[in-house]
Amino acid sequence: MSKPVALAADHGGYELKEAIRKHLDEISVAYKDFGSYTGEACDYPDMAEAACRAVVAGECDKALLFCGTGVGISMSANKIRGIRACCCSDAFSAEYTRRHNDANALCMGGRVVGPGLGVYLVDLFLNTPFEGGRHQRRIDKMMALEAK
Ligand SMILES: O=C[C@H](O)[C@H](O)[C@H](O)COP(=O)(O)O
Repeated sequence: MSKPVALAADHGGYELKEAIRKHLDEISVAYKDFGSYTGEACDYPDMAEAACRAVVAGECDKALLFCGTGVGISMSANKIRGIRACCCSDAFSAEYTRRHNDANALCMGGRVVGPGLGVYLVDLFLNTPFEGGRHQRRIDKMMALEAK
């Protein structure tokens, strides 16, 4: 059985997270929801951390993260060692951040991306494999930056 996907959002991304959560239920993709559970105001670095740590620890496969723009939560996620987060609002980026960057976190803005596009981007992200090859060398260099 595959590992669950980690979900997290601040208040700006709460409604989009809920739309994605319902979609994952419909397509029988397992997830672990790290909140927010209410949509009340909270801070995106706090929301990013638990979900990203679950990915790095190997408890979850990838993270789907949401804030108002997708930017703050992606910046926060990328501070966590082992996370390669991409803030996306277009299909090409969502696909190629998997193919070329082996991204393990997709970030979207609830004030930017509607639920229909959000579902489409999540499906692309979750179903696109990493191509490896020359891209692995670049990822190795990218991850080495964390150790400097
Ligand atoms: O990048 C940051 C996110 O978009 C936040 O969701 C946003 O800054 C929250 O703004 P506010 O506190 O005005 O709802």
